[in-house]
Amino acid sequence: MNKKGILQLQSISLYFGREPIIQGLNLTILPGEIVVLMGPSGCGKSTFLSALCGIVPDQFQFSGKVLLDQQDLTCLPLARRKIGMLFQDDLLFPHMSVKGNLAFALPQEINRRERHNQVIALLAEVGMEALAGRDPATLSGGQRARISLLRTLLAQPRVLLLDEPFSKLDQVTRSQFRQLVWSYTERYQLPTLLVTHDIADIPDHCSQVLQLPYMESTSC
Ligand SMILES: Nc1ncnc2c1ncn2[C@@H]1O[C@H](COP(=O)(O)OP(=O)(O)OP(=O)(O)O)[C@@H](O)[C@H]1O
Repeated sequence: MNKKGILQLQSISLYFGREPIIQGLNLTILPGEIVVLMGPSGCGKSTFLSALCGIVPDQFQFSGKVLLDQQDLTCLPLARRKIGMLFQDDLLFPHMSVKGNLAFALPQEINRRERHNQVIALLAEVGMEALAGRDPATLSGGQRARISLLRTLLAQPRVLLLDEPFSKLDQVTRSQFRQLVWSYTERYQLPTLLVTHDIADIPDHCSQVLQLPYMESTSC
């Protein structure tokens, strides 16, 4: 589905005004490798993930390079970075069916029949093909999370950034969904950065846990 990739963060710094959130971070994430980012609420974890996508809110300053297989992504717009993101809220389009949501992620040049085939095949893999015509609002939290993951994967990302994607799920669903996410990061060899507050989210094969400090100027 996607090419293998090595993600390199070089001399990354992120400031909120004058306050450092991250200073001079150098990090390499190999294909299929998972690095976890933790830290107190409000310390800048989500902002850091956004900044890696090129979205830096006002009042924040970002510097450094984001490289994928030696290619500098920093100067590319979000759509060309091939970064897949999952959030705690699934962000499915409410006006589209499950199938419509998934097909939307596929490249424009793929014809209608092929779109259908790819979407149904992926749904079948997770035993959800019967839900293709459903309105996302009628799905359970776990089903929505899985559809959201599949939509992210259909866009053929080469990097995965996960911003607390398990946090709103109940314990059983959460555990199953974690396994599904790690099976895909392994299969597609995606370098992955996971933000979480819960050490139970950290997979056994996680290579590194980074801890961000408390940010003084925020009211967290
Ligand atoms: N666009 C913005 N403009 C100004 N301040 C912002 C903006 N976005 C976030 N902040 C502030 O920056 C700080 C970092 O926010 P961020 O969401 O990155 O933290 P976080 O570590 O992901 O928090 P949580 O663990 O609660 O999700 C917060 O205090 C937040 O209020």
